[in-house]
Amino acid sequence: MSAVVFREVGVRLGDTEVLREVSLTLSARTVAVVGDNGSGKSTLARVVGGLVTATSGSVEVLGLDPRRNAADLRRRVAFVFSNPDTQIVMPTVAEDVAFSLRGHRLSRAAKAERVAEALRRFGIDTLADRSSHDLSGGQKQLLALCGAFVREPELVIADEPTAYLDARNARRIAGHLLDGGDHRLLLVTHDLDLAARCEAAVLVTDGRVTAVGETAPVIASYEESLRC
Ligand SMILES: Nc1ncnc2c1ncn2[C@@H]1O[C@H](COP(=O)(O)OP(=O)(O)OP(=O)(O)O)[C@@H](O)[C@H]1O
Repeated sequence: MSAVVFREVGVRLGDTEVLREVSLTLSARTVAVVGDNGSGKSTLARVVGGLVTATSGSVEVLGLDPRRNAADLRRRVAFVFSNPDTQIVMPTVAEDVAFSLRGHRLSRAAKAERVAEALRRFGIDTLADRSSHDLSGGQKQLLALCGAFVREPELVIADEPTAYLDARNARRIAGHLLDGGDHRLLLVTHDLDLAARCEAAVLVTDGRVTAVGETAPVIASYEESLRC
């Protein structure tokens, strides 16, 4: 099954036609989305995640129509944004990760075990009782990632997840996203070295998809456009 299928998708937000006639099929496990500022990358990712509804055309994500199966999709897809503050809601680190499991049919003990395992995996178990809002930027991003992964999503959508991080944390978080499990990844990024580590890529230019497929030629096509 292809993770994402767009057929002639258009998105209008206010007076702006943000995406136009986007058709693509994404089957690779890890896919980078690249392109200039304002080209429509985040909007494309948000359509995949069901946060923005297509104005025209049809969308299929993990075999589901995001409009009709929004709740189902929310259970199977997780978002990671560049600003982790938008995702942190609970007072302590452990509580915040546990909050991500609300609605999951697990016993209290199973939830506690899942949270503890996720905290260890992301290297923030020693911060479990700390105030989540007092963490450093990198620690907050690890917490946001931990909250996304604890739900064991099939698809992770990450929008500039390493934008504000130092080199060490950026590498660590990229490692979790790219190699940290059998989830699929849709990664919006301006970091072309990071994009190059994905199996496939999508180039968005002024609301249209102008290249899609194997990563190297898509990035080469983007770099070529930068020389113009
Ligand atoms: N809610 C909205 N209402 C109106 N226009 C919007 C809205 N959200 C985004 N846009 C416009 O859509 C266009 C694409 O925005 P989007 O955030 O998808 O681009 P992007 O490629 O992710 O950009 P960047 O790399 O700068 O983050 C921009 O012109 C933006 O101003």
